[in-house]
Amino acid sequence: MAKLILNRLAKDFGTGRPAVNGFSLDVREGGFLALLGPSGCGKTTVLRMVAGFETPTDGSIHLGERLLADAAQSLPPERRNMAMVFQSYALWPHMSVADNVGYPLKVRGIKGDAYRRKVEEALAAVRLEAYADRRPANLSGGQRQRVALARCLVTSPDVVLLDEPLANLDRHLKQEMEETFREFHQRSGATMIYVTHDQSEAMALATDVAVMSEGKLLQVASPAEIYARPEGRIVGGLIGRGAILSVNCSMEANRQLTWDRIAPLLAGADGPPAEILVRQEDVMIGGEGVPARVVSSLYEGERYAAKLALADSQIVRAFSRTPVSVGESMNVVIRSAWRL
Ligand SMILES: Nc1ncnc2c1ncn2[C@@H]1O[C@H](COP(=O)(O)OP(=O)(O)OP(=O)(O)O)[C@@H](O)[C@H]1O
Repeated sequence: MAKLILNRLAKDFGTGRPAVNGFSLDVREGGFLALLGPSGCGKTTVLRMVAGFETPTDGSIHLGERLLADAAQSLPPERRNMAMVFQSYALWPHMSVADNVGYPLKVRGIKGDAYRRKVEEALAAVRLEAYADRRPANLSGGQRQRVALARCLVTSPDVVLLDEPLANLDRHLKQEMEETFREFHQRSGATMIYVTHDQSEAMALATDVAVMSEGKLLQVASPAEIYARPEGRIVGGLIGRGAILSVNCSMEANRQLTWDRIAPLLAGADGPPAEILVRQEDVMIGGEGVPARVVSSLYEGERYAAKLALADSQIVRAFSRTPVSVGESMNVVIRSAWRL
């Protein structure tokens, strides 16, 4: 196995604006990369170029030393030793679960004992041994997704590409499948690229999160790093449930601000215009803070999630253990913020 290197990758469908542009990224061997971004930003196009379903109009894709594609040449998908799992699962309805899983082996001419052993192993990896003879129609959504994963595992791919594989599942099943994906990643040792627009899914699963917008890569970092130190408004707005406040703030080196720095900003300090990201968990209700008014309050079971308007009408979010009601006035302290 080897590192997957995307170098200044571009794809222009001739629509006036390139779908992907100057996209450079190294995906470390055995890593689990989540590719996150708003709808239409080019995530699927990147994945399809890696898989070999699209040819780049510029740049290159290497797996280790091996050139997979550039503008002049492109290795066909079946010669890349990759597997792609789609949102739709794409299972054959007329085949049993075992036959679906074994299909990629048949295509490669693997038969007999080797075939049976690999299918059994792949089914065991997703805990579906007991369902080998069923048809996909007689399975739940989560089980179908596991068949698609087993089919992907059966050929021992170097790289597994997943395009919003959990988008059709309910919240409970999503959590269960996230666990299955983690196990799958550990067991297979494959490098995985996981496209999603759901930041909490990306944070829960990935070893690295790459955020893209309008065809470009904005930032790539570990989930903890990108949460703590997002670069710019788009990444800050996408990761975590924060609020972005416009203030005037001097551009000092330290971008992590504490209340003693934040309070003067809210009072209208001098300085160039800036934006600060305020996380929900850093907004404390009560104390010697600034006045705020509750504009919405949602009971989440273990706590209330409130939206609060500051004196200048800018909105922050906060959690409260005790009930808060719309229209209520209170003081808030923002104990920490990040200058974007
Ligand atoms: N075959 C195509 N021909 C022309 N334009 C295309 C083609 N495929 C994608 N695009 C355009 O390229 C841009 C990126 O599309 P892409 O599907 O990669 O986005 P995405 O980030 O995966 O979106 P989503 O989250 O909605 O699936 C979009 O503007 C889309 O309309």
